[in-house]
Amino acid sequence: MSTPVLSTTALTKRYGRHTALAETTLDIPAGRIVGLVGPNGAGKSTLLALAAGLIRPTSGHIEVLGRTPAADAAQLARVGFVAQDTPVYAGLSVADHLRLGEHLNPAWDRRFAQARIAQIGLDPAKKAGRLSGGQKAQLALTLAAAKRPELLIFDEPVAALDPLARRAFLQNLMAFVAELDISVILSSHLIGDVERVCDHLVVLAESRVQVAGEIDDLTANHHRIVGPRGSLDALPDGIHVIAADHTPRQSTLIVHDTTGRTTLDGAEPIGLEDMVLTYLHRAEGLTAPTLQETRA
Ligand SMILES: Nc1ncnc2c1ncn2[C@@H]1O[C@H](COP(=O)(O)OP(=O)(O)OP(=O)(O)O)[C@@H](O)[C@H]1O
Repeated sequence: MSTPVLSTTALTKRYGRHTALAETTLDIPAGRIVGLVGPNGAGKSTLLALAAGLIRPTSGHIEVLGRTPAADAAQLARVGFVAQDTPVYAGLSVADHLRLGEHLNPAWDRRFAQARIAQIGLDPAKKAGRLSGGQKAQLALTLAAAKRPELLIFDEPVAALDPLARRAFLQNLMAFVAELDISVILSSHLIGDVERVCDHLVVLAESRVQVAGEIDDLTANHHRIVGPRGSLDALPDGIHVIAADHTPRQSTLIVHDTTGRTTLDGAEPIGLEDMVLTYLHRAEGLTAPTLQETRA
């Protein structure tokens, strides 16, 4: 098996007495577009900053592409990181950014960068400060990809973009991944976007991973089951109840079939968004609204 793109064991980051990330153990295979979702303050940026080597763990272990993040110049060159708010230099032109990128990165792919800038339709002479939010995001994406990293990390790349710019950015991202054969980890609040572009999902809430895996497996193995009250009390081994709701006559469960192959009477699929929301509500100790809607 190839080296995981991100591997963590009991990874913990505290800021003073506040725990931003707690005891996180993850193994993410290479060659995926990974979506990291979770509410504000869940610890997404913290995990991404740890992976980029911008901050150090308080305890636990993290490896990116089999090595300690930012261990040396060679490791730094293997990872492209775009922080929140797509940082570009307002006073520099698009062409200046490409020259700077070339100067700073030994493996810089000039032809790729120029071709992408032309394809997006960016004027090389235009100052980055005069670009729209979408154009800045496209420039930051081009700069990160032209480094020819093995892993691209984006912290909420589309948060500030309108729906059309978001769609264009994500299409461009998918084209990069196919063309350059790289892994991507991106955080987002938009589950629809994650479902469209990602093949692997990590749900983070309350500083902890709630669920992680290939999106196809997760959607295939999470079900809603409705049955007479009491009929769902004894479930087969490997069926984990994520949320339960009971009326005097009926029970409704959201379950995760960790065996991946149990046949459950009355089970119906739930979509990715409902699945994510169920985990987020559970993390907050709330009842999932999806269950309320199915009440008789
Ligand atoms: N430098 C810091 N000093 C102190 N606390 C911090 C620092 N950075 C993050 N935190 C805290 O750690 C927690 C996790 O923050 P983080 O930015 O990782 O969350 P997030 O999931 O990325 O949130 P958002 O979706 O709002 O960007 C939050 O409670 C935040 O206030």
